[in-house]
Amino acid sequence: MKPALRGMGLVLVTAVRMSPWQSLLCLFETLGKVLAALAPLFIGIFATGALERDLDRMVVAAVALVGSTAANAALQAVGVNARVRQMELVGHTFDARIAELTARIPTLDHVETARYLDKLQILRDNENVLGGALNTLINLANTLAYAISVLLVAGAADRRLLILIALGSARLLTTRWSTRWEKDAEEAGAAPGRLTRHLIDLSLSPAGAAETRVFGHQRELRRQIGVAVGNWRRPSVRSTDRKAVLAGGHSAVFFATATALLVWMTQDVIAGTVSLQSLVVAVGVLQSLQTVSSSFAGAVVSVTKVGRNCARFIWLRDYADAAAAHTGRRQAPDRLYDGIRIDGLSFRYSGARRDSLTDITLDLPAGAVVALVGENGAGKSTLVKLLAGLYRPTRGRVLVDGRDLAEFDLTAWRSRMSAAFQDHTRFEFTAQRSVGVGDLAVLDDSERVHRALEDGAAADVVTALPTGLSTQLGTTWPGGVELSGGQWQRIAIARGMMRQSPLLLVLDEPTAAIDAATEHSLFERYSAAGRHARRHGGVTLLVTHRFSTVATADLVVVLDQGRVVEVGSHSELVSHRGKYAELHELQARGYR
Ligand SMILES: Nc1ncnc2c1ncn2[C@@H]1O[C@H](COP(=O)(O)OP(=O)(O)OP(=O)(O)O)[C@@H](O)[C@H]1O
Repeated sequence: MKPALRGMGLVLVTAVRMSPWQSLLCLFETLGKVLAALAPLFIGIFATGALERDLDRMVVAAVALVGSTAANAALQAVGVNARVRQMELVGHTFDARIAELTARIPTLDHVETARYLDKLQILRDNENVLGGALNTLINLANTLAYAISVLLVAGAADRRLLILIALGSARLLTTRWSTRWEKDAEEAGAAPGRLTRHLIDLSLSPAGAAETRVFGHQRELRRQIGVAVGNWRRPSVRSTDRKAVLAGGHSAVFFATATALLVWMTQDVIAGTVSLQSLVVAVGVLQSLQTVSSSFAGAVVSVTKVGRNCARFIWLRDYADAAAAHTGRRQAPDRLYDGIRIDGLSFRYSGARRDSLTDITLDLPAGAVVALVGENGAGKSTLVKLLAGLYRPTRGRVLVDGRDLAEFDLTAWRSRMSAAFQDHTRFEFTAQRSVGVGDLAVLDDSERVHRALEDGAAADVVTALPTGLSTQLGTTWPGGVELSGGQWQRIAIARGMMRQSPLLLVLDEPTAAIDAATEHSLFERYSAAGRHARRHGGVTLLVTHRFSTVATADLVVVLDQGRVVEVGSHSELVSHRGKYAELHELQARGYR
């Protein structure tokens, strides 16, 4: 089945599952539409009764007209209420599903590729369309019911009205163009839409706001936002203009034909070949026919749009499922015996011209504290993310005690590792929780959090806070306190220390925001903390671009332009007099 249909089916099933009764009540509106379509018929009967002075007929017609109008109003009220509630329910469900699916994808490749981001941008731009999918489907059902009823009434009044029906149907054929214009506009606006958000974020985020002011970039940023918004919205405005011209042209042809038909029917009434009732019904039905044709065309365009977004949702779901299925089922071991081996591994980012890592073969022995050093851009963070299973190797493997990481359930593997990433997150919670999220099972255990703060050399950060662990972090929250870049980083390191005995503990540039003078002692602290993991064969990986501070590590690995150039202990590498010795000496001299 086509993804659009599968998606729309999913919307309906979701609505019925969430509230079967409310879904049923939505159909009341459709019933009301059928009654509304009968109004011209009752008016025609009433007019003929008046002409023939037939009071009974007039009373029956008037009662039917008033009764059907009142019933329609009641049915509409119930139906619309149910529809709005269902729309919200279904809308929230799909919003939550999109967020959940995006988060479920176990690797990071997708968030760095333009094609994926553009599709996601369109989905986000159209979140309300997906939320309103049910609304659109109900509208289609209403329009369909109304159209059939109007057609029956019109056909019974005079066959010539079928010409107008044919004209109305011609409008449907033109929806193919409207749909194509809309789709093209959505796709053309996706990348500029993303750029607009990025520029707006830049101008609003505290870091971006500071830099734009220092460099006097505000005016230029405003100009760029203006251009980006123009590029984002222009395709959509152009598509709306074209659709309006098409609709206007159609209405002009429709009403010109209708006028000619009415003149023709009036002549027949005067000649006595057509009843007055038919003419009255025809006049009443004319407006309805025009409404039917335009709302039908609108409904078809909306349903197609919903279909496209449903198809995108299905694409995201299939993508997330395929990505989840791609991870293996093997559970992480309780402890490591041999360690982690990187075997002939190369990695190239999607769309990049060259590998970021080339043919890496390396042993990270169980229980060792390993320092991964290299200059900026050497490939350290990329290697760390490959070890965490956040990327898949382009070639080669990561072996955990001889088992390929690709065979592991990545969620299980990650539950046995811990990390403080270079691009860490500032969790603006209480200090307790900001550290505690490193191990959700003991999130609120202050003793554990204190220990993690000690291991991460961050206890003084919390001691200085007005209410210690219960202090809210982040000044954008009531009573919140702001931390410095280095303090945030130490909170992130403490978070990385929350899990006990991880099989792999990664501290990626843990001292980048900390002055070089204290870095050496901090590394010793982290190494000591990493040695807790030794009992379970856990590997501690300290990543840095500073060569002068890793002497305490059991093993030093030097990366250069994506390749391992040296491996050994600090003293071995110093006596080897290679790159490590050169840069270590150079940097150590700088800090003296
Ligand atoms: N998302 C990405 N897409 C494409 N290329 C990337 C991406 N991230 C990093 N790279 C490239 O991969 C190479 C290695 O980057 P990486 O971040 O791993 O280096 P690093 O050693 O951690 O550097 P630093 O010390 O500056 O953090 C660099 O050439 C970088 O330009």
